[in-house]
Amino acid sequence: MPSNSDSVKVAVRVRPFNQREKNAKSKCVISMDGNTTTITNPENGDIKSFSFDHCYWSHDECKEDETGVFTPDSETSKYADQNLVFKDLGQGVLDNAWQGYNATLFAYGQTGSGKSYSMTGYGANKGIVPITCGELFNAIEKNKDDNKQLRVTFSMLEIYNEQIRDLLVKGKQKQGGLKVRQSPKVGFYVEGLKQVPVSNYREIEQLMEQGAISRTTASTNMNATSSRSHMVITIKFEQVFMNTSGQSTTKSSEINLVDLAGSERANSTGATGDRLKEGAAINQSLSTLGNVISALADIAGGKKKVLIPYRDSVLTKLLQSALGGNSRTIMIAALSPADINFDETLSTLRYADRAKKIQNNAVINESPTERLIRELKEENDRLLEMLKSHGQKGNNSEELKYLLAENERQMGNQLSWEQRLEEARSEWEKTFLNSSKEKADWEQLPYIMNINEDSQLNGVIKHCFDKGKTVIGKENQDGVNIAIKGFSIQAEHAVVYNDGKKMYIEPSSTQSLINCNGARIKTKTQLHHLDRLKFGTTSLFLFMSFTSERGPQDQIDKYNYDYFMTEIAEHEGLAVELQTPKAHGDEDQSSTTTVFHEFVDLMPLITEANAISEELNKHVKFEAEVKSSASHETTAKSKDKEVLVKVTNTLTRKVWIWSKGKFINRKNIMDQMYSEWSDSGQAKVSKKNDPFWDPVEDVFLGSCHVWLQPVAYRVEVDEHFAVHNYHGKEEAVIHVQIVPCNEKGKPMVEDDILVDSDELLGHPLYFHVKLPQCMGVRWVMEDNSRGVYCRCVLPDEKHQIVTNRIWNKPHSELAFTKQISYKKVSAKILQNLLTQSLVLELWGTQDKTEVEHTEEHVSRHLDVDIISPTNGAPDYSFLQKENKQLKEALEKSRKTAHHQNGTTNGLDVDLAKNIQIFFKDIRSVQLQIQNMKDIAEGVQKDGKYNGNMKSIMEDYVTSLETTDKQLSTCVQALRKSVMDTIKKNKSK
Ligand SMILES: Nc1ncnc2c1ncn2[C@@H]1O[C@H](COP(=O)(O)OP(=O)(O)OP(=O)(O)O)[C@@H](O)[C@H]1O
Repeated sequence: MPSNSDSVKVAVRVRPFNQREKNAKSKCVISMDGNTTTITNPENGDIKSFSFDHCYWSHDECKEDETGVFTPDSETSKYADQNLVFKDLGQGVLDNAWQGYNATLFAYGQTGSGKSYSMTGYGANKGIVPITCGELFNAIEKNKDDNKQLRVTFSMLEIYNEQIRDLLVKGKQKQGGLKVRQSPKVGFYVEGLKQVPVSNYREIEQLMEQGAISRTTASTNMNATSSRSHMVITIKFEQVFMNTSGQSTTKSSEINLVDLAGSERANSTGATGDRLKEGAAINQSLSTLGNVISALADIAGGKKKVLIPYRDSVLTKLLQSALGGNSRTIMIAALSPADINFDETLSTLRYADRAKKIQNNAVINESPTERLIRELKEENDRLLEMLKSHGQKGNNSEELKYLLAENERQMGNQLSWEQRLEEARSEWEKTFLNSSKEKADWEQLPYIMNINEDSQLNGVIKHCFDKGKTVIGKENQDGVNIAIKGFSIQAEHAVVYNDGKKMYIEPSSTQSLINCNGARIKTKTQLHHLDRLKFGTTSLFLFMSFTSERGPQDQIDKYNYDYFMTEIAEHEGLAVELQTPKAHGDEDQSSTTTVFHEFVDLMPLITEANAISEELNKHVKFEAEVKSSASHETTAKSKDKEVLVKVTNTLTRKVWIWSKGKFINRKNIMDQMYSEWSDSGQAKVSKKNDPFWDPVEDVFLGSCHVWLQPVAYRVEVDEHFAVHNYHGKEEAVIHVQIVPCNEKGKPMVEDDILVDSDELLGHPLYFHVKLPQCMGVRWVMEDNSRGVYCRCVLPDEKHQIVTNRIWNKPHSELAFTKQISYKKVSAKILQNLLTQSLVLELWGTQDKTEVEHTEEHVSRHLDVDIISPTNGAPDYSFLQKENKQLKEALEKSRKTAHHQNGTTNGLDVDLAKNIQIFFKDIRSVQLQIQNMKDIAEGVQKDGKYNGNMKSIMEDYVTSLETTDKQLSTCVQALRKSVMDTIKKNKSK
């Protein structure tokens, strides 16, 4: 149902396939019929339909005319072009503005779905913003009248990481960004934002170009940031009418045009299990916008007492009047047509569906100018009074001062329009002259143009090469002709030679990272038209050669960010690795393509993370890896191929493996840290909140499959298996023996072998799993301070195997034996044996000495089940009980501490230490018991009993007695410690 005039109008628009989607032979999941948009789930064919005020089909049935404009390709074509979208949406905004209503238009959708295309447009295909601005001035021209003054001001800002940057300010921005303030008269506003008076469309165009340059230069350090930021353009349109008696009336309208950050950045799905999941405000503005829309939709649905969280983010403060307030608002939801984006697109449709329920209440902003000024004056008098009574200090008076200043500014606006326009014009001329000179240069000389993740910003920065030598390097360095921003740019990075006919580039030192068409270059290399260059780790440029070498129709657009990234990934051999079929079974091509693109998308983030790590001196290195065999999880549902991030501390050589979700989550926190650091020169975080830090953990090295079928026939397995890592490469070799035995552990003889496995049904089955040793462990060979252990869960999901940790030895004597007993073999158990395998996992350990004190670590250790030693050894199940009690005590103490002083850290550390020690002791006891047991077994096996053995057995008994004593002391000490902690908490 189309909505009534004051509810938010919602339009959806679906774009054509992009190159990547075409390559992947994507299917279109969107269809449109009138005001209905339908999406089909590519997996099960389920359909969902939504109705909106407008549904724009811009997917196909279009052609490009000679000027580059996309139009419908026939009379019957459904294609919605830019003009149609403007007529439906932009024209309404303009009409509203003339009537004195505020208007807001915002574009929502995942990265690359077509938000900027609709809002700003590309090249000849101008979007709503420029057409609307152009039409505004056309109408102003037609409405010129001596009794009317028409005033337009323009401002442009960007919100990134909850900081506001003024895009019309050149050079350095205010530290920490501009502040949002609230005044009773105007609501929320941005303090100190440049509001430029404009008198024609060309000026707006220039301002937008200027804004794009600021956006680009700010984001070259972090190439991908622009798609994570929101851009807000505000056009203030005022009509001042004079009447014959010299009095005037002002009708005003504020038009907000908002290009939102990619919607996929709002959620942190995938970060499950990351200890910092809660700490990461992933695009606070975007998620708050979602909450505000939901709250408003609830209110429209009749729900009472709903709190609308406008104050929770910068964006929603600025859009307060647009959402549920004094504004006529339109939302454009941009949709990707491709099946691979189904989930994101469906969530965009749901979002849009909610937004259309919002009711606004727009009023005409019109009042006598004198009254406006009078009101502002009265307000100022009041503020001054308040300021006097508050004194000059404190937060309150700060706030009052800001309000005073803003009111003064507004009064000034009313009075000196002509003067402001004049000032703005002279500033223009300066900028305009400069840029026209540059333009003349790059039309004749070879140059490089920047490439950004946001294709809107491509080519915003251009550097020309005069004849002779040009030095590329860091800003403010002597002798550098072209300064490039970005990570890992050397003071003098490269030299470009222009001999009038040919162009060459040469790295200035071995430190200079330069990539050309995906490959690193180390010597002087000739440049060709449309070569792709990467300087340092993040700065991308496309090379445009002499005019004579440029083709009349160079497809520059083709060389976008995606092209650069794919090319680099291909050069790193990833495509090849991914396309090699797996040893066992068929390869699902589409999942390979998905993984390849996931990898390509992750690469720039990895590069940025590395660069941030370097700048902040974190000594942490990130590498994307593809996990290529189903091995890690013993559950059947594990993905076939998966992108993971290997994290290495370059000082300690400790290694972590992060999931993609965890990495993206951490990267967001790193970005926030980095922007704080660039702002204030410091970024101090506690270890606990440090995105670069994690407690040392064990690392999965690889696995091997041991088929259990022989066991079902009581046949022994005795083999060496290769353990394969993520890449399918051999990590180690492990000796595995599975030996059927009797209840007492005595090995079976040949006669016990079964002809038919069914004979086992209903009978007991005993066997030993033995892991004598593990050889050639690469993990330990690389760094012999490390260790390994093996673990495995049997297919019955009850029995577990965990070996001892063997340190410092690439050839490790695991000496592990465990007896598995089934009292009665059921059909299910037999089926398991016949069809399943033991997935033996090899894990790397990294720290023998370091004791970590984090809460996570404590609880992780508390969760460890103590494996009860088998046969003959004393029963330590009481420890499990003790364990449980301790956990409860800890929980309790934590709660009290929270209650009392809001934090538990200091107190829990002591406790954590004790618990740590406690578990170390238990481990060592378990080890001793295991050793003794092995010896006893040996004795039993070869039946020899000599004097020597006697003393060993005696040792065994004494040792058990002492460990028993040790354990009870330990438990007592621990109990005391818990009690002390609780007491300490209480007394605080
Ligand atoms: N209606 C359309 N017709 C033709 N091409 C389109 C259309 N919409 C989008 N495109 C193309 O799709 C690509 C991505 O669009 P766009 O840059 O507008 O996405 P976006 O959502 O703004 O992405 P980002 O969040 O990175 O800014 C562009 O190359 C654009 O030219």
